[in-house]
Formats: sequence, structure tokens, C-alpha cells
Amino acid sequence: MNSVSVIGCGNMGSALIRGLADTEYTVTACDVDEAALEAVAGAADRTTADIDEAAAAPLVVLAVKPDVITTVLDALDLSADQTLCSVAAGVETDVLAARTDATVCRLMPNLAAEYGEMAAAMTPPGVDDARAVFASLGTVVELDEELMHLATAINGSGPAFVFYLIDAMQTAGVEGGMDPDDARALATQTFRGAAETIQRSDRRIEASIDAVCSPNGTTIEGMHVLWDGDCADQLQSAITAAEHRSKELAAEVDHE
Ligand SMILES: NC(=O)C1=CN([C@@H]2O[C@H](COP(=O)(O)OP(=O)(O)OC[C@H]3O[C@@H](n4cnc5c(N)ncnc54)[C@H](OP(=O)(O)O)[C@@H]3O)[C@@H](O)[C@H]2O)C=CC1
Ligand SMILES: O=C(O)[C@@H]1CCC=N1
Repeated sequence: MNSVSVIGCGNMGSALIRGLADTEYTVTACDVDEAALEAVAGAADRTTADIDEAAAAPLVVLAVKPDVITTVLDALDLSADQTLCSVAAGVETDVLAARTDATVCRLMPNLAAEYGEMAAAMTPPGVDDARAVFASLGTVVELDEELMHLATAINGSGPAFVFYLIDAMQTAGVEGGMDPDDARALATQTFRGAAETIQRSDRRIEASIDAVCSPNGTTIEGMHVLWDGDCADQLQSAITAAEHRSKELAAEVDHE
């Protein structure tokens, strides 16, 4: 599987295309919007508005909105030796499988695919050729399909939640008198470094928090505010709301 088509070159499709540009895979970008195609022309090997051209690749990725996915699928003529992968929130594999002869799978990626730092969930487990392609863009975790709504919230929507937290930390710096660029650099690198620290460590996260909290120091004062407040509850509520919306989207898609 050395060639991939991406149908839909908006926010998510273009991130996948730009990420794949740094890999060994040949990429065809397909969209109905000329401007979207122009925006990815430098990253894709080929751009086209013709869905039949996009249908020629062994792996066809559908990165259109959930409400048009069945229309696009009905226009796609794929064979049993091809793989179709949808990244659409809430669109279940039975909807895909009912409309194509190809092997079907779902990926819930995120925008960091553009930089090879994607966190993605994939279902069903075992679609190894497609998984190998996506693994070139970051971390891929295989899940049972019922967990894809939750993954959509955690790693699909998650970047927006993290951007919000970074903004809050940056704003604290600016309001305290820092230059905005300095505050942005400190806040963003702190998130990046904290994530790297947890990824490289096998100790519990509580132990990592303890390691920052010097006795009688500064961090413990801030941690008391977080532990006494509802920050974690709010984040969990945001995840639950996004997960709920994914389930609603699933119910809205035509299962016929
Ligand atoms: N944005 C994100 O961070 C993530 C998105 N997703 C999923 O990715 C999918 C796309 O989302 P997103 O990129 O944000 O949406 P966008 O609206 O940014 O991109 C969708 C693109 O598909 C194009 N399109 C519409 N109809 C067709 C068609 N028939 N053939 C080819 N292209 C078509 C649209 O053109 P036009 O604008 O002219 O309609 C647009 O350029 C969604 O299903 C979403 O659930 C998954 C994970 C993360
Ligand atoms: O907001 C959305 O519906 C899409 C799916 C996950 C991230 N963006």
C-alpha cells in the first residue's frame, strides 16, 4: 500500500495530506472546492476534483463532513482489494460497509497529523495495511467500535481543549506583564515538555506532580487550587459533551 487518496481537503484532510507529504506514500488529494485543492497542491502528488481518479488508490481516506459521507460513498466505486477509511465523527462501519465492496475501517485522527504528532484511534483492529500508513503520522491505538465516540472526544476534539488550556496559561502570563510572544513560548513549551515527560516515564502521574511540588514551595499552592476547584470535572464534562454529540451524529446518519 504505497499510494493513498484523501477525499475532502479541509481542516482534517489537509493535515493528513501535509503529514503524508513527509512519508514514502504517494498522495492524491480530491475535493470539490478548488481553493481547498490549491491549498494542498504543494503537499500532494496529485490534486483532482474527479472522485473516480481518487478511487484508484489502494487506500482511500474519506475526510468529508458526516452529513455528506453517504453521498460521497455512493459516488465511489471501490473493489474488494481496496481499503476505505473514514475519519468522520460518528459514522459507523456498518454504514460504510453497506455502501462499498472495499475493506472498511475508521480512523479518529487529529490535526497534529500535519506534524507527524497525531494521536489516533482506529477500528476495527487488524486492518494492518491502513494502520501502517497512519502510524507514519503518529500514534495509532486500535479500539472496539463502541469506544470510538469517546476517542472522538479525547483525541479528535482534544486538541481544541488543550489549545484552550494553553491560552489560559498564556493569558495569565500576559495579564501579569509578560510580552505575549514570551508568554506563548513559555506556555506552549511547558505543555509540550510536560507531555514528553509523561510519555517517557512509567511512573504514575501523581508521582510526576509530586516531583514538581517542592516542599513548602510554589507548585503545591497552585495544586491546592486545582484539587479544591472543579477544573478536572469541567474537562471531563467537555469530553462527555463531545462524546454525546458523536453519538447524536451517529444517529443522524442514514443507515439504509
Ligand atoms: N477538524 C478536525 O480536527 C477533525 C475532523 N474530523 C472529521 O473530518 C471530517 C472533515 O472535517 P473538517 O476537515 O473539519 O471539515 P472541512 O469542512 O474543513 O473539510 C471538508 C472538505 O470536504 C469538502 N467536500 C465536501 N463535499 C465533498 C465531495 N463530495 N467530494 C470531495 N470533497 C468534498 C469540503 O468542500 P466544501 O467546503 O466546498 O463543502 C471541504 O473542503 C469530518 O467528518 C470530521 O468529523 C476528524 C478528526 C478531527
Ligand atoms: O468537531 C468535530 O466534529 C470534529 C471531530 C473531532 C474533531 N473535530
